[in-house]
Amino acid sequence: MAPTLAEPFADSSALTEFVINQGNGVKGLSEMGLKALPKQYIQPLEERLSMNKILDQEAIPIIDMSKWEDPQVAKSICDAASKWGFFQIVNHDVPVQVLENVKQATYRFFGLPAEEKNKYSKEHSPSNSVRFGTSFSPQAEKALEWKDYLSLFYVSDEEAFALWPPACRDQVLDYMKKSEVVIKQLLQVLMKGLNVTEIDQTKESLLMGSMRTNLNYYPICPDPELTVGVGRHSDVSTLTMLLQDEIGGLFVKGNEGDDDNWIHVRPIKGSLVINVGDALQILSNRRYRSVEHRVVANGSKNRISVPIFVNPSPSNMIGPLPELIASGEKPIYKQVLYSDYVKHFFSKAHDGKKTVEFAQL
Ligand SMILES: O=C(O)CCC(=O)C(=O)O
Ligand SMILES: [Fe+2]
Repeated sequence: MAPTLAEPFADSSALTEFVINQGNGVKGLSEMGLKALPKQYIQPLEERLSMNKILDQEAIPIIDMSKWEDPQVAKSICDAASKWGFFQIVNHDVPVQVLENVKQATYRFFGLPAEEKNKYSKEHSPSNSVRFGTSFSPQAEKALEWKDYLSLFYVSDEEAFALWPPACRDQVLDYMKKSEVVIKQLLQVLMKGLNVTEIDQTKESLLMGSMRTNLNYYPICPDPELTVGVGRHSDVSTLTMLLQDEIGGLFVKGNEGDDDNWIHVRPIKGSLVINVGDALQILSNRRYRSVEHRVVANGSKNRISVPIFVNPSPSNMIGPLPELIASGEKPIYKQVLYSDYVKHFFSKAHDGKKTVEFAQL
């Protein structure tokens, strides 16, 4: 029987078939004009963000990168990475046009017919470097998240030309390359803050040995209060550089003790959001902190975001940097293989900051 609006799916497997197997995603669900949220997306109460947990008056730091080498600016970057784990940068070296182009490319990709996008799904993609999907880890989640994504792992230009979707390939490559300059500036400053002044090849591999760019699409949701765009998590990266549009909806955990308070990351035109990931928390022996964040669903507007996850190489062992231990610090983390760490992250639903326990001594 054809889906109707009142009872669009006969059962759970019909929804899975439409959303996951046929590649319609939540965008397809949203565009059917559903009146109610399918039950698979209803999150337990404790995973939804209630208004009384939002700190309206707070904001994460905003840092002007035009004088990034100035000791004052460098200090504000290191302070933000230790205290907040999150900040926004303005006057950085990524041209506004490059950002606009990648946003357009994101809309172009998600605007393709489901059959086209589905060529890049887990079942059909010719390579693990390219993955179109929905939610976070649908096999591992009790409740699904209201998000579709395309994930692009960078191996080489040649591979990207051969495998990435032409609808967004060139714009993502350009965004990634232009961002690298800024990422290097930030990592240099952050390392100096740990008294690590030389970034040799080994260190460069640990800090930025691999990169993954995601295109995220959060379509209009029929019942946004009942679900999430992305559940509470910290990233597994060293640093994440995120481009968001003007819609808003990203919330970061406040830095006041263990309180369950959340701060909105207000969209600023031309800015990029930077956050510390678990890998940098581990490498810095928790001097820099990866902080929980989440995305709420929106009842009236589609939202996109484009994070670049700057990661160690999958084959790197990560643990507190030898320089920190040599200066007498007690290590908090053991050495773990980065690809094992990432596998652990994806083997479970989003669960706040629990992933880092994998490396705890
Ligand atoms: O869309 C956003 O603003 C954040 C997404 C996010 O946290 C992630 O992809 O890890
Ligand atoms: Fe994230």
